Amino acid sequence: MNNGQTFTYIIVALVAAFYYHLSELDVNEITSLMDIKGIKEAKGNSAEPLSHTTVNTPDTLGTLDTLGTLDTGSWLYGGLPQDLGNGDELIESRRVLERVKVHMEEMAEMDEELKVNCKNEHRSCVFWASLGECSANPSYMKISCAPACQSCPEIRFSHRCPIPPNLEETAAFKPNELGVMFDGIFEKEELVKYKPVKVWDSPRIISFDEFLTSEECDALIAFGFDKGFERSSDVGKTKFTGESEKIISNQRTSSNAWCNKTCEENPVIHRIHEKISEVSGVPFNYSEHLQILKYGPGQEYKKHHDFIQGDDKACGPRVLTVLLYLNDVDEGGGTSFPDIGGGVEVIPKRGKALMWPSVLDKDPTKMDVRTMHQANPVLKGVKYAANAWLHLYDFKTPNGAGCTG
Ligand SMILES: O=C(O)CCC(=O)C(=O)O
Ligand SMILES: [Fe+2]
Repeated sequence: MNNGQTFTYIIVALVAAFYYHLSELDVNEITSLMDIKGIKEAKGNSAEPLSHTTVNTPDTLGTLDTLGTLDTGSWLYGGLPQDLGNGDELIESRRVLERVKVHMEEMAEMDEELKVNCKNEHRSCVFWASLGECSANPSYMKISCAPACQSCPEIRFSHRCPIPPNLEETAAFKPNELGVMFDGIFEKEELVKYKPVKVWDSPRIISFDEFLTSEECDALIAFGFDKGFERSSDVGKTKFTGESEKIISNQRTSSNAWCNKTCEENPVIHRIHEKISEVSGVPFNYSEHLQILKYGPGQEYKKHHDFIQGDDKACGPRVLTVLLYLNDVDEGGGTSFPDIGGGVEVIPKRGKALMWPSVLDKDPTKMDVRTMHQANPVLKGVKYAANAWLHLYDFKTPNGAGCTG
């Protein structure tokens, strides 16, 4: 079909939908036809991991709920399709739509809260489902395309993500072990090479003045550019599904990129994770993906805390931050802890790492309010850094199942 024919098809379909009151199914069907090109482009993103701040979903500009309400603003999103796909794809999409319709009718009889929260958050959901994405990529699909995957009852966080039994036995730190770990750093001969320096005693803050090699710093910066730096967001409200909303604010004006699975599997990057485990004693699996940061002149992250509550999550709270400085900053860009002493500032230096706890030594499930901190504005030049956030329990396994928020 050429562009002209495609356009004619769409106009006819729209007119038909409006004037002949096509059934919900027909309207959806037209939408899925229109989506095919957009889907193929966005699909790559859908395999991305979900986490508090690593949510990287396909574009959600277009919203279609399967009860038939169509966000007309989404019709032209992505441009008009050039290629409406092959016959098999259409037949399978139609089959999925039949199943979705039945599922949503059943849902309407179930509890109201579930029904309201069960939505296809991307207009390509049905098409992805017809390609088998519900089983290939369940962590995204079963939540964000729940009607298409007929998984509405599974979206409730407590249902999807039960806390494993005996979780406490796997804690990275039992009460008082965090302090033991920090103090032990200065007693270990094998850690002298990282040049540990006590920045503060209580709460404990340590810098490792020679932690990363130049090769490791460069690899992280390069991965940042490779993945693409995007405007940073803060962690917002927790949704019904247990996912966290992303908030763009003036509080945090940097940009960042996530060092996800492909980046993490790179041997140079893997070595960085091994070093972090070596000094902290926290296994690799307990770490979020590294978040690579880029601050231009004037950019900053105002006073905040890295702690994320973890009572209802298999990964538990964030317990430690290891901040990696990847370059020397011309001016500004220090990390300050305004509530400690008269205020403590650490100056970025290429290869240096800074480690501090987000939780209390005596109870590593509770926030240590003293470690509020801020990234001061860069005054001259650019600042590159990376965050490693370590959790009390295994993060990678629940993250793979879309259970870390
Ligand atoms: O860039 C810095 O100095 C600190 C960054 C930070 O605190 C964060 O990203 O949570
Ligand atoms: Fe922070």
